[in-house]
Amino acid sequence: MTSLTLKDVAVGDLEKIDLAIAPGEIVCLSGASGAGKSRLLRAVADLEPHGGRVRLGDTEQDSVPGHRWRHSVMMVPAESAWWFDTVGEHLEKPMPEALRALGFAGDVGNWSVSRLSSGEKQRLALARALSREPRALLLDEPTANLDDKTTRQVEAWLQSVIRERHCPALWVAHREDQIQRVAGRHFRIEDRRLVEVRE
Ligand SMILES: Nc1ncnc2c1ncn2[C@@H]1O[C@H](COP(=O)(O)OP(=O)(O)OP(=O)(O)O)[C@@H](O)[C@H]1O
Repeated sequence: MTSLTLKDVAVGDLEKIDLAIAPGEIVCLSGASGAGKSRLLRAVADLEPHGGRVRLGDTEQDSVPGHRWRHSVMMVPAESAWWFDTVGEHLEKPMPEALRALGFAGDVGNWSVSRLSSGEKQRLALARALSREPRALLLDEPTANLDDKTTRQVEAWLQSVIRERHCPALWVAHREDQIQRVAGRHFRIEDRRLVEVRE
């Protein structure tokens, strides 16, 4: 079981970001549009130049090649890219239970990517990420394109997977009701720093 630790991280306008996320813990991140939430996730995923240190357990981010780091510390961006023709080709292994929990029928693996709605893409991008068995998750507004009922379904699935797999998770969220439901802790970006919000 591994924690995800940020020490003195600086990216864009943000500086002196310290955060430790425990195994199986969901930390929600909020802040105004343009505050730097996505850039912080991208820095943790080693997709953007940044200062400071990021560690997964005892492994320093800069001690492993970027692609290997991102296989362990997996970012699911708000808008996902798809490169094969069918959904199934994107999954590293079959995920029948996950796909059912996310509201898909058994034949979704044969679906053409070109037919997917934005909400279907968003849910399938989560299944795709989890099929690679990451050890930490960076979720950028994972339910932004979903209606309320589907949002609840996806939240419940993510919470159970994160708990079962002991993944530390950093989850960008805007809606207060969602943060109340899923967050172990909640931080908001204010004046270029992380401030813990305690309800
Ligand atoms: N590669 C880059 N170089 C310079 N500035 C950038 C780069 N990427 C993003 N920015 C700027 O950094 C700021 C933070 O962007 P970011 O995408 O992290 O915002 P955000 O908090 O996720 O916003 P939103 O809630 O609107 O998605 C924005 O002003 C954006 O224009």
